[in-house]
Amino acid sequence: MLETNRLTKRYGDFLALDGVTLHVPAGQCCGVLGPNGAGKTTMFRLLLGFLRPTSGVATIDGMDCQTRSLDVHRRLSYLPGDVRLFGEMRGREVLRFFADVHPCGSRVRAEETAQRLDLDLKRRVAFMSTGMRQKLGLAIALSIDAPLLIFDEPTTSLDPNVRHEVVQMLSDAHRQGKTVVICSHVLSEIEDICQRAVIMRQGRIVHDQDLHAMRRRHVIRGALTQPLPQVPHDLTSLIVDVRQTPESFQIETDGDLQPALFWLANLPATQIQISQLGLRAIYNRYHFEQPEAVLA
Ligand SMILES: Nc1ncnc2c1ncn2[C@@H]1O[C@H](COP(=O)(O)OP(=O)(O)OP(=O)(O)O)[C@@H](O)[C@H]1O
Repeated sequence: MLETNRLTKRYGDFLALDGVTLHVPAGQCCGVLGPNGAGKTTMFRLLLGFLRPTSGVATIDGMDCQTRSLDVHRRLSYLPGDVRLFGEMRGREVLRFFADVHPCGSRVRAEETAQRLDLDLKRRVAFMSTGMRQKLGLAIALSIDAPLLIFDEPTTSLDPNVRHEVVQMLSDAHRQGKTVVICSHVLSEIEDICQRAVIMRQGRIVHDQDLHAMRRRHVIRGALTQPLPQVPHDLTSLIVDVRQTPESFQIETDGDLQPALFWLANLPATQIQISQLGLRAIYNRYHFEQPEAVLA
């Protein structure tokens, strides 16, 4: 559905996107993560054809995002990170404008979505709060019945209840078979909605994580009364990392924990805690390390 091949964007001497190759198959929900300035929005703008790549190619449904941007736009719904709408218009007028302009738009759906987000459509955009403008952008983007959704930080400025509602609506869209690409700094949202998380840093993809596989990974921590024994041979593929100090240990596992439970229960340890590895731990590894070290 969505493909980039060595996609590169320079702003003058500055390399904002550095040879990104990404394939998001139809029906997948993919999160794009990364610190500020990592190149996420630049990649989205290249996919929309708003920017011209320095080199490389981006395609959606096999169509070049540069040369066939109009056809590409008909197949997607895009929520930009900075929603800018016509200040003089009332919410309802803005919704109707976009519903009429987009071939997959619908006035009824747009108003239903706005109602679900608890948005007052009588208010002029200029007098809306930041969160209200975000809701209006979401009502437009979520009501467009396109096969691909590209949402840049969809829950920025929203209160927790509306955030929850938006997460539900994006999950519903995915369940209906749409391809969803979301950029967010809220890791729990990516964990809740996505099947996959791509981590970007300094214009490059530094990690591509299958979230289903991540949910099978656990961290076991505890206090040691004696040094840890050797990991039994039959558990070496399950126990992927072991770290210990004289007082404590941390073990990382990848796979069904059941075969390791007997061994874990008999460790010379107290205060044993088992938790899922989680996206935060994975994200931190790539946020704090040098990209070269990460890729090595
Ligand atoms: N028009 C521009 N001219 C020069 N540099 C730019 C321009 N647009 C973006 N940049 C730079 O390119 C880099 C990537 O920006 P981008 O907006 O893609 O990051 P991002 O990952 O979306 O960040 P954030 O999470 O803060 O939204 C940043 O260093 C930014 O300053």
